[in-house]
Amino acid sequence: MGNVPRVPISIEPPADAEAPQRHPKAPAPGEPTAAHYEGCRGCGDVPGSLRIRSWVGDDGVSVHSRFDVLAEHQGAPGLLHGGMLMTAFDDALGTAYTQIARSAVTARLETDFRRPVPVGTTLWLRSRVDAIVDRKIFTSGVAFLGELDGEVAGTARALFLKVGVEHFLRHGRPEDLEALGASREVIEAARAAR
Ligand SMILES: CCCCCCCC/C=C\CCCCCCCC(=O)SCCNC(=O)CCNC(=O)[C@H](O)C(C)(C)COP(=O)(O)OP(=O)(O)OC[C@H]1O[C@@H](n2cnc3c(N)ncnc32)[C@H](O)[C@@H]1OP(=O)(O)O
Repeated sequence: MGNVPRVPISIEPPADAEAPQRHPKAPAPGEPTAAHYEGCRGCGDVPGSLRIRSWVGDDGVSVHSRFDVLAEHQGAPGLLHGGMLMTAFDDALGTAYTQIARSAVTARLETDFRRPVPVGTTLWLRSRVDAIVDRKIFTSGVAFLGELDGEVAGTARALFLKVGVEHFLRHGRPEDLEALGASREVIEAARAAR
């Protein structure tokens, strides 16, 4: 195996993990969620984006999301590409955690593909944070065909790890930080640090 890393550990949250609390500044139930980044391929208004839209669920913690499956999302003829469904889950589960915590990145994402998803389908996803333990945010979600609580097309679990702004300063392109509203000083510092 050489230098290949070991397969990561399970993302099952511990049984005694703390229950997630809604962030006081998060949108109210039924309201659209705040976009996390306008350049995002999942929910941003950019070429190639899946243009996913999300709303806060009735409980104020979960999120439901809409993804209209178009011809440009095909893998097999007439059917949604599996990686596109994973992108949708990554975005929806990431949006769920932003109701509760600040920036975090996907460390692990597991998806089960239960039913084929034909082009022309509207997929509805329900996502939630199951537990937060220190930096770890455990999330899960379900994708339904046609309507919320319709036939299950797929299920997913993801582990997000909280990171600070320095993650994006260190690894991202400084110019992209402008889109996040970072100050000129922060952008120049990021540029100088590269
Ligand atoms: C002015 C700036 C403002 C910024 C504003 C922010 C806006 C954005 C906000 C919100 C977005 C919401 C929407 C998101 C939607 C899309 C999300 C994506 O697509 S994210 C891109 C894809 N993901 C990556 O690129 C990560 C790449 N990976 C990494 O950078 C690192 O691996 C990282 C940060 C995930 C972990 O590295 P470590 O060095 O910090 O932590 P270690 O020590 O490795 O792990 C800590 C613990 O986590 C476990 N762990 C780590 N990875 C694991 C894994 N894959 N599976 C299971 N456990 C894992 C480890 O075993 C360890 O556990 P033990 O503390 O020992 O219990």
